[in-house]
Amino acid sequence: MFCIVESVMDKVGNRGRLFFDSLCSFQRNCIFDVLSVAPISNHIAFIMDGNRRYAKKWNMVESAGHRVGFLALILILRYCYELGLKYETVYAFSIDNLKRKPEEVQALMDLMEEKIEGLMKEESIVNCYGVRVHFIGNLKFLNKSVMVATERVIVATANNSKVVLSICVAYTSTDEIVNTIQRSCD
Ligand SMILES: CC(C)=CCC/C(C)=C/CC/C(C)=C/COP(=O)(O)OP(=O)(O)O
Repeated sequence: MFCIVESVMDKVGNRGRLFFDSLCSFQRNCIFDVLSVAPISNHIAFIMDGNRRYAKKWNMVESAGHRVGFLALILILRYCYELGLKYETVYAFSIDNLKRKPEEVQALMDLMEEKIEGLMKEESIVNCYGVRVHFIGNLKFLNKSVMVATERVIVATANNSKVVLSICVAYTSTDEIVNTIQRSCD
């Protein structure tokens, strides 16, 4: 989708781009008007999926597919915030994902570090929409630098109160069950 839009944009130039932007904005307003009529849910969760299939389809490397997946996530989160949804949960990276090829795991760790750090920037959606960020999962499975970035974002957004974004990283139900039993035995 992004590839098609970009190649069309290259051909139509600035005026075409302006027209396309207005069309998207009009379409988005129509969708928002329709959705706003009904009660809006309080909590929505997203499972990230299809990044590698997307990369394969467009002849890209896997890590590029994950980058596009992150962009799509930010786009949909922005819509959620504009619609007034208070809680969003993202299932981003499970413990099972650690079994993937080392290069892919490393690329994902690098991407997570970059994007989590990016959430603290002035212009990020976190600051634009007053988002408090939580991380759910066994963070000790992450690379040290990613873990440090998660801790920094939690502190940096602790006073934001409009929206709560929970990012699930390094999670699986079996790990959660084992941890819970261990803690209840301690
Ligand atoms: C801070 C933050 C939220 C970062 C997100 C990083 C990121 C893009 C994580 C997604 C990783 C993942 C396993 C996606 C699922 O697609 P897949 O690889 O399973 O694709 P497939 O279904 O085509 O195999």
